[in-house]
Amino acid sequence: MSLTADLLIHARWIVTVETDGEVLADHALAIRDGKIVAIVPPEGVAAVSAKETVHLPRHVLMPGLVNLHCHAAMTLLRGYADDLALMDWLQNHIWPAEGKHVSDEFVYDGTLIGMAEMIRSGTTTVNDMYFYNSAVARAGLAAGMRTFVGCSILEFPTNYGLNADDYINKGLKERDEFVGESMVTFTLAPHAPYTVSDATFRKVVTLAEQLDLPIHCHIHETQDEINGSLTEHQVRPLARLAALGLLSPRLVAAHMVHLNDEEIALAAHHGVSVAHNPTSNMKLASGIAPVQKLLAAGVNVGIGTDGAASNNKLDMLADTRMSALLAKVGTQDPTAVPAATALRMATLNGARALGIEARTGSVALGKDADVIALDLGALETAPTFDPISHIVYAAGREQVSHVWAAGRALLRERQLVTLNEGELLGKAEAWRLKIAG
Ligand SMILES: CSC[C@H]1O[C@@H](n2cnc3c(O)ncnc32)[C@H](O)[C@@H]1O
Ligand SMILES: [Zn+2]
Repeated sequence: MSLTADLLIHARWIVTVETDGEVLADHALAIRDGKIVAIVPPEGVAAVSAKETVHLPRHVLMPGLVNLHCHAAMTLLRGYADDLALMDWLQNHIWPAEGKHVSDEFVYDGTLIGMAEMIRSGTTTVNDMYFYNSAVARAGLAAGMRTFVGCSILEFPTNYGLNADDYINKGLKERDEFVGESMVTFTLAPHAPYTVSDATFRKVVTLAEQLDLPIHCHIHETQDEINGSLTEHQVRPLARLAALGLLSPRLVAAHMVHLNDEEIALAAHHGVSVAHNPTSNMKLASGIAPVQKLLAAGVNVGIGTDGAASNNKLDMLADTRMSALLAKVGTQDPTAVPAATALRMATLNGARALGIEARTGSVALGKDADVIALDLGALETAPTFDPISHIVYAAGREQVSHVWAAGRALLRERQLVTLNEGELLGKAEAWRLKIAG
């Protein structure tokens, strides 16, 4: 039987992430109208006629990575304030700098730079949270990434908003500009339990239900956050949020570092997804999240980079590796978070957290073609016994050769297709001059 396709990608290996450990040798992926229409065994390729054919003889083809927690525009503050704890970093360095510099232009330029870095490290979906939401959405459309635009909500004023109602109103108005854009989804992003009131959290829950929106919030990031909540509210943050109705399958809880067994059970009971940010949590010395226990309890855990001001990379391959390693050292159990689990966290679990697992997150018939290729022919990944082991433990972002999102090429032979590297370098330098004064 013959098949027509827009694009046929032949790969040495395809890692589907449909079932842990599944590796298809010498298969090809047929893509039509941005979707995967066939996964073709070697004996079937002669029957496929494609407008474009790509041969990847040393490569592994796999689902695009899902960055489940990011502030892409903060690339412009990369290396601005290092080696500090979260609240010192935020209150004494980052928030003052954001107060001086954040604008629509800052967010657009910074997000584009962040997206270029993410594309070059194999990320096709980003769950972002920042200010000037339409600038984030425009950057997502220009880059071609699947973009979740978190409308930040805080009680205090910033350059973008005056108070919680103002952030919400502006966010929803900006959302209207992008109705019908299949690659852009708006979410509600109350910043954290220590910056958002009970009344605002209640409003967020009501709006999210009315408009069917995901919610994205920093939760239980540090021990200080929990101590502060006990003083102010006489209850730990997660219990407060549970009482306010925030815990549900629409919630992506970023960090979740400090959790007791009761809180893990509570998250599982409500179907909350967790965005694990191992590098940011290590760099800010926030702690080690109990990922192994969360997974064992049935919680859906994905992986995020957080912003480049606390990571300092937007490299999902690095954070996937770190997720596996940190789980082992945290539990003193080498079997904790094996490679296939880490890979699932970075792909399918991220998609599930965002409610798009039917569209992306694995290589499967009918899904959107969000796929990436890594060249495993390099010395650094030779020999290859198991491509999944190399993806997680040995390969680096420099081995990401090709990226497609919804079948559109974003990276070819490591060259950006949708974005101009030279232009972005110029923008980064102009912002450095401005920020450094
Ligand atoms: C309202 S989202 C943007 C807001 O969050 C700040 N931020 C960046 N990283 C973190 C983090 O790890 N925990 C808490 N807040 C963070 C960022 O600087 C923006 O002000
Ligand atoms: Zn964050």
